[in-house]
Amino acid sequence: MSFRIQPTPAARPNRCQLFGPGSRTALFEKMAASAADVINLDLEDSVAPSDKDTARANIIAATHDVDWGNKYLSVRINGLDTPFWYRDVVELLEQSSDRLDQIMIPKVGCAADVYAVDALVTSIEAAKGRKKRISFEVIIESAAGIAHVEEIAASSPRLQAMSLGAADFAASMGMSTTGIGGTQENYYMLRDGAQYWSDPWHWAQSAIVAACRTHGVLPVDGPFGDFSDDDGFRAQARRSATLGMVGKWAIHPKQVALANEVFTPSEAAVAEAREILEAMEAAKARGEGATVYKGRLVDIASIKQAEVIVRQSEMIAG
Ligand SMILES: CC(C)(COP(=O)(O)OP(=O)(O)OC[C@H]1O[C@@H](n2cnc3c(N)ncnc32)[C@H](O)[C@@H]1OP(=O)(O)O)[C@@H](O)C(=O)NCCC(=O)NCCSC(=O)C[C@H](O)C(=O)O
Ligand SMILES: [Mg+2]
Repeated sequence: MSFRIQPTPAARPNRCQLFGPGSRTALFEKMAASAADVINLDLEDSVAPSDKDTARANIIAATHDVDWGNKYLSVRINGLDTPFWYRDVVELLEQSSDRLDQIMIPKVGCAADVYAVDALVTSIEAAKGRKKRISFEVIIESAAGIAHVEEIAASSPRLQAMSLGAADFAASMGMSTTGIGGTQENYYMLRDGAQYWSDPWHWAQSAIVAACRTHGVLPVDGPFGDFSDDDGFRAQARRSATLGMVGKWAIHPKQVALANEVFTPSEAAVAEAREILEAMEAAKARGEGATVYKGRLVDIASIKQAEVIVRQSEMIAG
């Protein structure tokens, strides 16, 4: 470990973030009743430009009127390249109830983007005497975003989470696909005439995880567009969890249970992690730093791996 200790991210469950357009008020109660840990009410790309003002008013009203229970309530504002974002921030911070937890900033390309929103939020919080400090989540979904991912992860103490937005990311990178996440037909290796599909999102996800873990931010996988493909969602989510991400977006309610299933450590995984910790305790008592568990090596690093799983399960259990 470096002399600088790796910071711990916010201790709250973030297995599933359920999205819904701010213009579809009929969905709000359903979102609140869902099993998602985080609710993302959207002012950005799922809302038509002509509906932005109405959607903003809907969301502000919903912070007062809807019972969001124990959900972490996040609102995705418009990008900093639009004429909408400043009004999103001003009206949300001036008019929403204290139930608002987070602002999600899309298409962040550099740390200064977050700085600009932070300056505005900080000023309004002070002016209005808001008691709860709003947190931020950013979406990495452009070439600039991924190129500057580490400075973005370090950009603000408000930053709690960072997602990969596969659709805008693919567009910005000039990727030859219209798919949102998952296997891409033309991204394969060929051997002896057989095709082996590879994962085009892997490196961006890994870069996000590394930046997030360095700066104590929760790394999250974004949307999986084909909500009729449960197995495809599961496969994508399992890869993300294996790489260190803590959760995934749901763009349809049927994806919520899938995300919760993948990002909740199974009883078997938790039991095995506890057994590894016990095996290492016994090894320590014998003065050993390594031992054998089920025929494989476990050592001091295995303690940290096992602790990740146990901590995650305890945090979800509350
Ligand atoms: C995708 C949808 C437009 C589908 O809506 P709909 O046609 O109404 O779906 P269904 O008929 O299958 O709905 C079945 C029931 O579920 C309710 N429902 C639908 N959506 C939601 C929701 N988001 N939350 C809660 N409940 C929902 C319906 O009302 C039906 O209920 P009932 O009649 O009682 O059975 C729609 O799901 C939708 O709008 N999804 C969210 C879209 C969104 O927010 N997109 C933005 C995030 S993705 C993105 O931005 C890309 C990213 O930035 C990137 O770059 O990668
Ligand atoms: Mg996007």
